[in-house]
This record gives sequence, C-alpha cells and structure tokens, in this order.
Amino acid sequence: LRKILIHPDPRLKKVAQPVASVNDDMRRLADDMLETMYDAPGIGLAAPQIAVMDRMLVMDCAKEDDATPEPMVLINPEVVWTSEERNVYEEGCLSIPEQYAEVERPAEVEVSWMDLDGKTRRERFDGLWATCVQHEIDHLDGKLFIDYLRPLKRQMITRKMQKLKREMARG
Ligand SMILES: O=C(O)C[C@@H](Cc1ccccc1)[C@H](O)SCc1ccccc1
Ligand SMILES: [Zn+2]
Repeated sequence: LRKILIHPDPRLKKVAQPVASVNDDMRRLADDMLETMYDAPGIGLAAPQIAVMDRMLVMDCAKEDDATPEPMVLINPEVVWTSEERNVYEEGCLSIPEQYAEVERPAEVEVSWMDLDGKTRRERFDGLWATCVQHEIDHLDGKLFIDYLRPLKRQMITRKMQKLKREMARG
C-alpha cells in the first residue's frame, strides 16, 4: 500500500512526466496503484497522488451491476476527442477526503494511451467513466477538481484540508 498525498501538497500541482518505457518497474507501480485504489476505496488513482511523477493512471471500470472488477492501466493517456454535450457530476478526490462538489465536464471523451503490454489503445468513455478518466488525467497535469470551483469555495476546502493535516500531524 502507498500513502495517498493530501491537498495542499506541491507534488499534486506538478505536471507528471511521460513514461519512457513500459518495464517491470511500471508493472509493479501499476499493481501498487491498483492495490492502493481498491483499499481506499476508489474507482481511479493517478501516479502523482502517491508522489510518483509519471503519466500513469489506474481505473476500475467494473460496471456497477456486474461484480467482475475490470482494472485498467493507462500510460501516457491523451484525450483525442470530447463531446459537445457536457455532464455535471458531484466529484470527490482521494487527495481531498470528504469534500464533494459539482464539476461540469464533457459527457464523452475518446482517450488514446499505451497499456502495460506496450500496445496503443484508443477508447471512448461515457458516464461515470468519462468523468473518472478526465479527473485522473487532470491529476497528471497537476489539476484538481477544486480548481474548477469558485475561488471562495476552493479556499474553504483548502483551509479544511490544512486543518485536517494539522490534526493528523498532531497524531
Ligand atoms: O482521487 C481520485 O482520483 C479518485 C476519485 C476518482 C473519481 C472522482 C470523481 C468521479 C469519479 C471518479 C474518487 O475518489 S474514487 C471514489 C469514488 C467512488 C465511486 C464514485 C465516485 C468516486
Ligand atoms: Zn482525485
């Protein structure tokens, strides 16, 4: 299990670096990220959230109804198409615990990425998975869902997190 960074943290604002080659280290990192994500629990996790500045994210696109988990590992993901239509979803973030706010994003996105076998993939996401993959790719660019909120609301959430971190530091 890896420690998930809590906002505010400069590492959550940095732009992650492209992955040069998919090797055993990347496979081990993907396993660590999936284990950490399931334990949180969450449906997505980006490498910068565990202080690894690589462009890699994991998601579990298990459709709500069927039980079989479907872990996905996206390396160097890029949004190559977005729908005109937009969706609003009440988002949360494992790096900003217990805070939720409505965020509007394109309802559908097409993403191209490299998978753990080094194969290039390209897929269209809709629904919660469109929201999730955009939320995770934002993490790779140092962007958090609170960056889409009004400054006052963002500051309120940031102050709550600073208080939480002070309390955690005091143990
Ligand atoms: O912090 C993260 O990146 C994990 C996020 C991913 C996410 C945020 C908003 C909307 C969809 C995905 C979540 O904390 S994972 C927790 C979760 C679980 C079910 C539905 C929404 C969020
Ligand atoms: Zn997040």
